[in-house]
Amino acid sequence: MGRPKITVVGAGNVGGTTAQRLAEKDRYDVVLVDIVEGVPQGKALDIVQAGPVCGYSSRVVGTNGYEETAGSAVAVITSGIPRKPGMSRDELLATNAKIVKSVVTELVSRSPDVILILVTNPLDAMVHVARRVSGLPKSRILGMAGVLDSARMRAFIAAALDVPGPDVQAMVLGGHGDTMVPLPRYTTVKGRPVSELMSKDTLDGIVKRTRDGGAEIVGLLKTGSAFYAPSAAAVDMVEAIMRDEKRVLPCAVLCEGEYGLKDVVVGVPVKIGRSGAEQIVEYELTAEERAALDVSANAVRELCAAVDRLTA
Ligand SMILES: NC(=O)C1=CN([C@@H]2O[C@H](COP(=O)(O)OP(=O)(O)OC[C@H]3O[C@@H](n4cnc5c(N)ncnc54)[C@H](O)[C@@H]3O)[C@@H](O)[C@H]2O)C=CC1
Ligand SMILES: O=C([O-])CC(=O)C(=O)O
Repeated sequence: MGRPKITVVGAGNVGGTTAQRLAEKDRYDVVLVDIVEGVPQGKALDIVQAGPVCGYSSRVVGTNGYEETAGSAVAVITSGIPRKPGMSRDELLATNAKIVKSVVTELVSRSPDVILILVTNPLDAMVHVARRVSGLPKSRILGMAGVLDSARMRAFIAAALDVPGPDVQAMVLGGHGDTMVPLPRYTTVKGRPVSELMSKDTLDGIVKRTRDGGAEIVGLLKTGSAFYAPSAAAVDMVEAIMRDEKRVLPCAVLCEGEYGLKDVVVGVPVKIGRSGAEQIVEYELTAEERAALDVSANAVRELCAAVDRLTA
């Protein structure tokens, strides 16, 4: 039996790097799909040729069609346009909704058991679109944002305290936008609450920088957005699924009453295993944290209503 197949759609910055990171795990066959002729094929060849040096023998195939994707266990969807400086993620809605709609239809028709991980922005609305067009159960449609936003918060805290990044644990909930909800109360360094280790002003600054983390990188790169940390976060989710890890990661999934939220896709802590989003874990929130999550969920609702009108 071959290795499990992971498809990555979009062979741009996030998709190409995701395929590379997956190949480096040496556990999967990777299919890289893009509409631009030659690009997925060229990147796949390049990744395979790094194998002898890096010590992996993963099969990586680049293609402009979907035949090779048949039987995928997981598909990571990164196809779509990124924002430029001065733009919000929400401005990508109309263009990327069309792309995600067609990509999801193609994928699911050939891989009925697939678990989808959406990366394309605006993230929460794209999970909503994928849900609507795929008909897959909610446990098999996840959005990647919280792992990335939490990683940014962890990296800022690690730098401020001069400790290793992996020692810092953080949880960022809510939509992947200006209303995201970093939770300092659930942020620890080797088990110690971060509030004991730094001043409130420093922590407030880190929360703000986390919220603006994507825009900070867009402002620096000027031609696109972040991709090293986003691809790492997407691969972390793939691994949690494929290795049936049961880790609790912040992911964008459909809430049906959890956290008092009804019928809205938003970032919440989710137990991830081989079936996908196996359980939404309900952290105890203060009234203020819950109110912030409500505001964020309402912002996502508005965007989803807009995308429903656009793609009706
Ligand atoms: N959820 C998150 O936290 C993050 C989301 N993103 C989002 O991910 C998306 C991709 O970002 P990048 O890789 O930097 O962009 P990019 O422009 O480097 O790559 C996008 C790729 O998608 C391809 N594509 C477009 N339409 C397609 C279709 N119909 N089928 C297959 N491929 C298609 C393009 O040809 C291009 O190669 C953007 O929407 C960006 O905003 C990026 C970083 C983090
Ligand atoms: O900022 C962007 O547009 C890309 C993204 O979602 C992120 O890096 O958080």
